[in-house]
Amino acid sequence: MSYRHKKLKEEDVVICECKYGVNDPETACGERCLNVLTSTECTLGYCQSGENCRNQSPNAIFSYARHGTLPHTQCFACCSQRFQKCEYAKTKLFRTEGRGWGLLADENIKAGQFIMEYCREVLSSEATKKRCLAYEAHKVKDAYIISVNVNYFIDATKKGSLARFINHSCQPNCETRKWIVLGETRVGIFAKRDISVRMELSYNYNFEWYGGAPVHCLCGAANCSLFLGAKSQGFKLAQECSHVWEEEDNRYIVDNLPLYDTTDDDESSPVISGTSGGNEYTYKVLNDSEESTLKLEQTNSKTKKMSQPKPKLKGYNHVCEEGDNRYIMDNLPLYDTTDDDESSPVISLTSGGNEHTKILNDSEGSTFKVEPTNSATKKKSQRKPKLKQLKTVNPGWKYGKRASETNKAACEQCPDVVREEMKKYVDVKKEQKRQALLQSDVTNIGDDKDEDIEEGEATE
Ligand SMILES: C[S@@+](CC[C@H](N)C(=O)[O-])C[C@H]1O[C@@H](n2cnc3c(N)ncnc32)[C@H](O)[C@@H]1O
Repeated sequence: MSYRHKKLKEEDVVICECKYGVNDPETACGERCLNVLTSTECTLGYCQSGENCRNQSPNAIFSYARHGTLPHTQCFACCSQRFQKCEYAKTKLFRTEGRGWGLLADENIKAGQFIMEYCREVLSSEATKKRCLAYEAHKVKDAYIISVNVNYFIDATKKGSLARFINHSCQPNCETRKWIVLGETRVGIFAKRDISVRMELSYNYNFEWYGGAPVHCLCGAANCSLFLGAKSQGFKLAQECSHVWEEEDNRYIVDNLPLYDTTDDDESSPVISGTSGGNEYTYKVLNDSEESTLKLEQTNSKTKKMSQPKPKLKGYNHVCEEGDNRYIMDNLPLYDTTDDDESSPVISLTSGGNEHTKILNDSEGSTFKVEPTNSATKKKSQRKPKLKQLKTVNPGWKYGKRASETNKAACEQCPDVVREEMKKYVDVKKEQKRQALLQSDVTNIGDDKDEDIEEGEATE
């Protein structure tokens, strides 16, 4: 069973207590915002900070980061990015050596920056287990499943955002983080450190591996754990998913392991090229021993045709789901060395509000062309969501009640220091409230000395 986005009910909107003050802009959903502290995006139309809310727009967040002081907790800097507007970092697909496709940074990325959402079909664990077995039976080599929580998984095998092309590294420069957005837990890829343009993006699959047969890791890091997802618990059902790697599982003896089959890969040096803004470029993949990731260097365009491997792609003509703006790609090239499809898959994507069509030109090797498309061709699912008007916040709504429940899962993801901060903040608020109530008691008694005030009334 897979599900679409659930419709957010008004009573489920988590509203923080921030209010924008002209003299103190920091009050508008900054580092102390209860939603920011619990990895929850404010909801457009409901946040009392209105357009000044910095827990929705990445541009606003980065202007804060540039002009203000960054908070001492990394959490605000790294988590206060936005899923809702799909404003992703610029990235580019490229062909790796032995690891299929990979994704590289197409701009300098700051530590903590939100790179993109990992999205596609959300499945129950039962459905995921069945799919795993089916993929294994169909000899699908690459694994694209990650977990949202114990009950739900995201399967980007057939369709998904570009995040599905991010490879594993035992010394990664990115990590996954869970955020609550419009009442749903969503998974984002965030930079663990500063990443320079043309560096390959990677995260550690170690604790999440729902792939087929164990795959020999080719990340090249000094601390490499040899297999993808070596520390993963998988589904904890080895009898059902015999391929799932489990801790202390001696079925997998290194010498007898079926390794990732690279025999079909082209031997030639992986060079990628493309055109960007009318300029032609070619990049050669270099091994960066210090970072254990791959770095690309601009090369002479003459080398392009000679050294470019012909991509072997299988086009998938999947259409985005109605009303789902997370799913930004129509046709995904699924790396498949057994299939030599001659057709040119077309990938549509949105970036910074502009729509492009990326055409992978087979005849010229892995050349990417970026062509702006007519907005009339925009699919319904790619339109911006309609925003609600700012509503008055229900006075009955108190953060401490529902938000703490809703955000429990997200809070568990937060580092201790953030939890501490949140606790201190809540304590201060409680104390302020208590003082205010005491003060009003004293005033009431002073005003009407004869009136009995029953205990408990004052705290209503
Ligand atoms: C989420 S996909 C990543 C994109 C994939 N390379 C592709 O071409 O579509 C995960 C798959 O990529 C390959 N892969 C990723 N990281 C790898 C690594 N460090 N070493 C070997 N293979 C890797 C494995 O086949 C794995 O199942």
